[in-house]
Amino acid sequence: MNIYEYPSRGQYKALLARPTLSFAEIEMRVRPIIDEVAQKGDEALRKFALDFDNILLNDFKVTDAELRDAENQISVELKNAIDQAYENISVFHKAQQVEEAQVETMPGVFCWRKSVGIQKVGIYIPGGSAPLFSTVLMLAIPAQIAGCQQIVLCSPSNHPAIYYAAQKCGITEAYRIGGAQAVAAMAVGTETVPAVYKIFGPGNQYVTAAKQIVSQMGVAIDMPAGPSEVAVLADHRANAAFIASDLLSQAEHGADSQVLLVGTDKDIILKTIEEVKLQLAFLPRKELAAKALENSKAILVKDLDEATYLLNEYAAEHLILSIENPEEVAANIVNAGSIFLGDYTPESCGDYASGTNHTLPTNGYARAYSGVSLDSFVKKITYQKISKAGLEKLGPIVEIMAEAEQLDAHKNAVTIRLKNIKDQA
Ligand SMILES: NC(=O)c1ccc[n+]([C@@H]2O[C@H](COP(=O)([O-])OP(=O)(O)OC[C@H]3O[C@@H](n4cnc5c(N)ncnc54)[C@H](O)[C@@H]3O)[C@@H](O)[C@H]2O)c1
Ligand SMILES: N[C@H](CO)Cc1c[nH]c[nH+]1
Ligand SMILES: [Zn+2]
Repeated sequence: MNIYEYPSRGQYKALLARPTLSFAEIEMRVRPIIDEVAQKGDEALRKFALDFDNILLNDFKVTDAELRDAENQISVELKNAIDQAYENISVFHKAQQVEEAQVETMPGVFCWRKSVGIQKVGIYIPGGSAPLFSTVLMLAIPAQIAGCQQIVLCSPSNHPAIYYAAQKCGITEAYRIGGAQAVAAMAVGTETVPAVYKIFGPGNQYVTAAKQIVSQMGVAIDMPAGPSEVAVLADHRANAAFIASDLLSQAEHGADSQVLLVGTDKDIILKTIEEVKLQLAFLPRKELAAKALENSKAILVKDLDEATYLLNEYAAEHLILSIENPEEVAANIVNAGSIFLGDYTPESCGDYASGTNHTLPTNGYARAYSGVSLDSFVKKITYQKISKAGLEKLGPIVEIMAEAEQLDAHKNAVTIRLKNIKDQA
């Protein structure tokens, strides 16, 4: 992890670049996969499972028995932990349900809006290098609360904890397929996998690019949620061992992850880098984490204001504020997926069980996108009802506007009714 001391603002763009391939490079690899799934359906899914995941699949639909038996294949401790995480995530996402008021914009003109669950959703659960069953909770719980009728799960992993969580969250069907081909299958449908209206979920660069590509083909997506990243802001009093553990927690996701340490004090940066080396040696995924650390940076800045500027430029997926008064800096952060305040709020609590959603925008997309929430799984339909008296008030306004836009049929839809009201009087 290289140290950069007091870089100028002009250097930030290059300094804060992500290590991921460009979209154009990934697209070249992923588009042919999507095209082949669209043309050859299940046959292509079998071929890519063999090519990329080294599994020979006849049937990739997970059976009811596999889903049911999963509970018996995980430890009681893990089952209890998943159950508690389920509760916390449910509580947080249920609190996002809001009943909106019906308003009378003019006398007799009533307007209101209602959230309706998207009927068919697809959730992608990463499973290439680790079986991320926590992602099942993060996606299927809000889908369940939103009232989505069909929840299709795809994952290259058949870890029983994925299936236990799937059962618990009301998944309607699961398929053991991964990568861009799974995204393509849920977008276009195959003989076995149904097409859905919106695809959710994090994944590696192939999965993320596939979601972006299919979003141009008429299916909605949540957001680009690619290789994990974390930025930590530390001051002189921060705990170097804590910060190092946070940096490593995201570095271990994959070689293309990136972690950023921003410090207002050189000593804390040096100590943290030493701690990273110490802790890294004990990690089973040290090779992956070490590669991610090669893409990572430690940046010394003059004060918290400069740190805030830099962090808003970076727009981290996760931002940890390991500083004396984290609320003060948090108030000025406008670009981040999820913020963790204080020394005792490790990012991994948000990954698993505190309640917030871990499916978050990466690669700077936090500038414009939010992470997954209940809102992601609903559409908001607007309604209106106008009384005769209301139309008598509103109608003439619409007539004038329609005439000015030279759209006579629009005007007539009002005029014909106003005449009818007059005739009845
Ligand atoms: N942003 C978020 O919210 C978030 C949350 C969780 C995880 N993640 C990220 O998800 C990712 C999980 O990655 P993963 O790889 O372990 O699992 P994954 O399930 O995303 O991807 C595995 C699939 O990639 C495909 N693949 C592998 N090599 C390929 C190649 N050369 N060409 C085409 N396809 C190929 C395979 O089909 C395989 O099934 C990590 O980068 C992690 O950081 C992000
Ligand atoms: N940190 C990931 C989001 O970038 C989520 C996750 C799942 N399991 C562990 N971590
Ligand atoms: Zn994580």
